[in-house]
Amino acid sequence: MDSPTYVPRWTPSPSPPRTPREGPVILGDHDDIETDSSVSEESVHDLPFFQNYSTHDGKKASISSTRIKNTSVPPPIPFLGPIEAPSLRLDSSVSRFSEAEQVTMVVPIEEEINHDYSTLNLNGMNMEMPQRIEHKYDNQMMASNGIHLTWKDLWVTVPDKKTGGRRAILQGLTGYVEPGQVLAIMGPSGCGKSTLLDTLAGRLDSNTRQKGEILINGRRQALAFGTSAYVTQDDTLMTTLTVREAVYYSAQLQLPDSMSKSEKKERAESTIRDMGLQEAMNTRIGGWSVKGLSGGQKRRVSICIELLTRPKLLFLDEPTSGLDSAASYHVMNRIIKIAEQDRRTVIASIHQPSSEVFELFHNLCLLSSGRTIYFGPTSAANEYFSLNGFPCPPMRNPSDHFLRTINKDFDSDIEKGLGGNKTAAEAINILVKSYKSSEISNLVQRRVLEICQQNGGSLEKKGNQASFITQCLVLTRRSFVNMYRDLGYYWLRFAIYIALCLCVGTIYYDIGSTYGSIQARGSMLMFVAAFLTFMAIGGFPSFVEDMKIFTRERLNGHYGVASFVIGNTFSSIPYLLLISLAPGAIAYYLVGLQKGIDHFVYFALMLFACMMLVESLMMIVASIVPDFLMGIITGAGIQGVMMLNGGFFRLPDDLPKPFWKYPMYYIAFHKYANQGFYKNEFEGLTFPNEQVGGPAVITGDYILRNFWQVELGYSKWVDVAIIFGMVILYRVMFLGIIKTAEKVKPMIRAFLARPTKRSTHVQDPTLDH
Ligand SMILES: Nc1ncnc2c1ncn2[C@@H]1O[C@H](COP(=O)(O)OP(=O)(O)OP(=O)(O)O)[C@@H](O)[C@H]1O
Repeated sequence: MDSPTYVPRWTPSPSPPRTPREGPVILGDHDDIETDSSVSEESVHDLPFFQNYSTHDGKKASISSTRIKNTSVPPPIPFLGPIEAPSLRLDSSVSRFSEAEQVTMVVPIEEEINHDYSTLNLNGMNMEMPQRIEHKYDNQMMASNGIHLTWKDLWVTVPDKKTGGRRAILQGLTGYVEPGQVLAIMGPSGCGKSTLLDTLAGRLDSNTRQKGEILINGRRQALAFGTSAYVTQDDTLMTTLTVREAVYYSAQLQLPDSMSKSEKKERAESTIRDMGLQEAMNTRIGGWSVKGLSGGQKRRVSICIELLTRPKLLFLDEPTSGLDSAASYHVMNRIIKIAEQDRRTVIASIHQPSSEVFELFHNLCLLSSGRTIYFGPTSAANEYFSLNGFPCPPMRNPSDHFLRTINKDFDSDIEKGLGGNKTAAEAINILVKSYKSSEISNLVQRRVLEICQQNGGSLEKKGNQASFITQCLVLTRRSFVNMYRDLGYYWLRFAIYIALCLCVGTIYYDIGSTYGSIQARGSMLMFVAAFLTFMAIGGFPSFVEDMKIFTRERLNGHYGVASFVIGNTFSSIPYLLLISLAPGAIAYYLVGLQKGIDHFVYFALMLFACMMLVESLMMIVASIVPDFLMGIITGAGIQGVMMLNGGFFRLPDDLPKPFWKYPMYYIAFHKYANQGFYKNEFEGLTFPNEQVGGPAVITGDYILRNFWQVELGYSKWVDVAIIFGMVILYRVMFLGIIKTAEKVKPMIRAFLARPTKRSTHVQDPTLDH
């Protein structure tokens, strides 16, 4: 049975003969299609739905038929959803199914020859279908809540320093992606692939402005925080964990409590195997200090983590970068299988797919300088280029050909000649114009409109996650392991604390109780309260790495901010206790501070509280200044100010009012640290008085009141309690800042993107209008 060849109306010239590789023809304008008079106008209008399913007019071996017993209205599009490409494609004769009572499916020679058939009832139509498809359609019907994502006339602009105006990086893009489909975004480097992904995922930078309509199931709905998963270009992973640990911890965080531990383990391991990482299961991911996985392996770990829950909407930014062609094929094949089986919606930007990988995608969005060169079925892109005068040379990978044709970055260096005597800039103009006036562009617009009119379900957050308690426990455990293995987090600091405390201990060795020891004790305690706690800043770079992982996981909805804060707080406690006890004991006992274990316990507890406080302060800094160098400078500056007006370098009564005394003196944690340490040390001691005319001995209380101007109206325990209170306050502030930023950022973006009366699009000057 030969399938008719359609020459779509948008075709500027008759279709040239095609090689078997070039594959199918798009079902073109439905006006060209013969229809039975009994078919309603409405049903004919449904035909453009079929544009994705096309004739495989290469070698045909077996033809399997599917009989429609009740011919009335053509089935809706989900029913004709993607059929495990490339195994089955609907023949173009499907366009006449309503008159012919027969839909023909063309099966390439190498696949799907023998099938069992069974009857399936869909929308009132009984169809005989191969078992495999029946299963797929059952899934489709059950998972009716798939995600249709549409975007219409999408513009994104950024400030242009040269002109002082704004530069468009996406220019009027329109497109869609449907459940069970994988859309590939391709184009030369810098054409706007990541920007398009970020825009669709609601993750644009704050300096960008966006115009146009992005709808999910025909509704305006916000993406992010658990409604979709996004694998970014950078692999932000916990470098100290092995592949197995990283994926398993993530499984414990994301999968519901109702799943048993062994099921979660099995899910994690099978996903690792799916990504071909079984050999590297026990290898640490590694980072700048320790070599671990290769770049391509890290890429696959990132994908693994996001595939664990089989998200309804998955964005992949260059999932195959760093992978060899075989690994790229297997990774993409797996992703496409998941999309098809579970009706997931996947959008992937991709750089240089091999022809095998390229053929896996259902649709292609080809961009150049933020403009659409082509949007439509992958299988028809080759023909589109041929028809516009840029045929793919034999034996060349079509995707290579497309990218070479439209890459104008090297126009001055390379020979002309891909499309006759045209430069890439000229080729781009031809293709952009041709696409705009093509029938395929009309079909895309119509499909977008149809999806929007369907007004499907609203987007739900990933339900069924691990409970809050489980997330806190898992995050505490994961963070504890990370802190243990990351030398920079605490161990390096521990070593330096030991060295510093030995220095303090030897400089102030056996301080005694002379009159001169009053000043020495005060200085030594001030050093502990100020500098030893200041050193807690040393863990900031590691914390910034944690924050990056948190941001990624948070945006993908793995857990909440509160779980992160709790996990980070509890995991750090053992290390901070160790650092305050061991080096603290060295300094305390070498110097010979007040005897009695209770005094030492207070000393270590205050040191511990101050270190926690500095870490909490640095968390706030990290939430505002995510760059670690700027963060360290900011944190050091804040602490420097606090140290200065903490009541040692300038006594409290001498601090200038109002600013330095009120409120700064009371905000600086050094005030409470100093006063707590002083009370702990001086209360109960007496010193010989060397001042002329005074009593023979002076008491600790006298020194506290008159030398150090300490407030004695409350006990030393209140000072330490205030510091613990500040720790809680700072951590709650961190939580509040993150939550507020999450709420306010989209509002600001929406405000900036609001339509104004005089809003005009920024045109690309390179485009020949
Ligand atoms: N927030 C921003 N501010 C300024 N310019 C931006 C911003 N985001 C993107 N751009 C610019 O927009 C253009 C497109 O960037 P984008 O990262 O989307 O390209 P891409 O196609 O993903 O590139 P690659 O394949 O190299 O990753 C680039 O020139 C980039 O510098």
